[in-house]
Amino acid sequence: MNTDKLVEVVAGVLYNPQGEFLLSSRPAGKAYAGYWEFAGGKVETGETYLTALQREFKEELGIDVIQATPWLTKIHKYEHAHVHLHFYRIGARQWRGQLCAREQQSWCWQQPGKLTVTPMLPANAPILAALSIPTRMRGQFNTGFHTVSAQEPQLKILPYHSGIAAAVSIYAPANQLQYLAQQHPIDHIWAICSSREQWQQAQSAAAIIWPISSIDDIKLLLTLLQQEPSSVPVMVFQKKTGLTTPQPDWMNLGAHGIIHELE
Ligand SMILES: Nc1nc2c([nH]c(=O)n2[C@H]2C[C@H](O)[C@@H](COP(=O)(O)OP(=O)(O)OP(=O)(O)O)O2)c(=O)[nH]1
Repeated sequence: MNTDKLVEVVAGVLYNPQGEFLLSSRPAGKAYAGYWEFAGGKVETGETYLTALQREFKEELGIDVIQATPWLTKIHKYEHAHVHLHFYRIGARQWRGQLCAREQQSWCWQQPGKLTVTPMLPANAPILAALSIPTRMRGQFNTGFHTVSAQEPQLKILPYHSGIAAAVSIYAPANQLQYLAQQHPIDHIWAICSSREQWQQAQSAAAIIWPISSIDDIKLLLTLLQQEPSSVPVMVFQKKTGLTTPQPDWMNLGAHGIIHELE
């Protein structure tokens, strides 16, 4: 196989009503057989990402995916293939049917941040970490943000200051990322972005925070989500401004979650 050619792959993070997500094991005969992954596979000629996802879930697990939300993308080079992964989230109400393993694979429900199965496909480690980031947070820019709902992973993130404990998740402007990565673990740094350049710089951070205080912020974020889908979760920070423009449905457009500013 020519491993230089980029192969388009879709994978779905399928949820049940308890907020758990599905992992399946790769069947015998495939590369990385026995490793755990999100169900999915290669996009075939003429398919959209959604139709490919629907076909794969039907073939592998016998269920119907009604809708799916674009989430993260990632490029990864394996020995056997160079893949462009497109991860989608499929909410509990966005699929129907009875799960059954149609390819002699195993499957199991997992809770974010509490994996009980191993090994994972190598490209998936940051994707699994991203699932532990809550989708609703709130707080103030100067003091930090925290999870809103008891049903979601509990997380607090604080503005960076020197000497802050390495285990704390912090946020700082994207252009300080390189410097801060020498002081603090990169997988605990969230990057604040408001330009294309910063968006690109932030692709090695744990997450992006995109503050919205003007129509231009909305327009640019819409463009970036469409043209340069992120490989790290994007949190839309809705600032308390006089902005009267209705906000797009960010969660359906590729954002991971929303941060609401408190007075
Ligand atoms: N399905 C899936 N594939 C993933 C994930 N993460 C990841 O790196 N991959 C990689 C592994 C493979 O190299 C590639 C998917 O190709 P595949 O061989 O499983 O695709 P397929 O089901 O269409 O297989 P086939 O018909 O060619 O046998 O993407 C993931 O979470 N799910």
